[in-house]
Amino acid sequence: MTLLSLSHVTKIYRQGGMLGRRLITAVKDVSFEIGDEPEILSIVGESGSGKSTVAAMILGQAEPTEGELQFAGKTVAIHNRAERTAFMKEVQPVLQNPFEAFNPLKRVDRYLFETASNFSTSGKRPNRREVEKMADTALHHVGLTLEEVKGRFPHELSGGQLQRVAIARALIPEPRLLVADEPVSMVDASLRMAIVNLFGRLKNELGLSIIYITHDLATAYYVSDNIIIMRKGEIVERGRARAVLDDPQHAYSRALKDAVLAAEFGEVG
Ligand SMILES: Nc1ncnc2c1ncn2[C@@H]1O[C@H](COP(=O)(O)OP(=O)(O)OP(=O)(O)O)[C@@H](O)[C@H]1O
Repeated sequence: MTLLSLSHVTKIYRQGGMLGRRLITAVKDVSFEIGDEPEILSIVGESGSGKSTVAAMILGQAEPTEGELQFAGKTVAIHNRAERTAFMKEVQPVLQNPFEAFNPLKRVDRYLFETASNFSTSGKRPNRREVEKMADTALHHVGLTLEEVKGRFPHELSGGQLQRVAIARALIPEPRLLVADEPVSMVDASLRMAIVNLFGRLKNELGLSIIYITHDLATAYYVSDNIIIMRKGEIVERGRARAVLDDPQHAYSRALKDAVLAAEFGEVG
């Protein structure tokens, strides 16, 4: 069965509140699918191309103006708390900037324990020992242990560790899909590969699919199975990641790639 499908999805924002006159088409007639084989799909594009809006709709945080989103064969429609919890058991966000996402005055293990309490896989409210076990299992998947993070505040962990904790948190409900919107934009270049490598491992070991939203073509090339390139709300190119990035067909994709190469080799223009 198809895990996720977007068909002819459009999102129009009205700027200036309910009575605002300016309409912004953030996403225009976007269609794509993720099948039941686990895959990493990268969505790439410059700032304002509509990537975050696509992510928000997949996460059920924004409704399409037109078109339809389906998860596991059902239209995504969230009307109440119970529906939100049920949906988020399957589809989890990876928070973009762990330094902002985590309250500096709150111990990071609390986030894991809260998620574990809210999304117990047994259906019953788990006890303390079970909550700790769920947190520890999720942390193991990202190369950490509860021992290492227990009682620590965010500033007592490195950026890479904090990002791993954010990913571990998303794994606790045992979702089928992770939506990671710019998950490496705040970490050093040296750590980016480690994080995207982790995505590859999670896909293989847990059978998870991951939507990886980025403007970092290098990591997208490295980790993704498929890639979608967006510009001004529309998909301009798509396909197997290596094929698209080795030989981009659309002028915009070529320009994106050239910009990366120029930055990498210190060229001008
Ligand atoms: N809540 C909103 N209200 C009004 N306009 C919005 C809203 N969210 C996004 N937009 C507009 O929609 C367009 C697409 O924005 P979006 O954030 O989806 O792009 P993006 O590719 O994710 O960019 P970035 O990489 O900067 O996050 C932009 O023109 C943006 O200003």
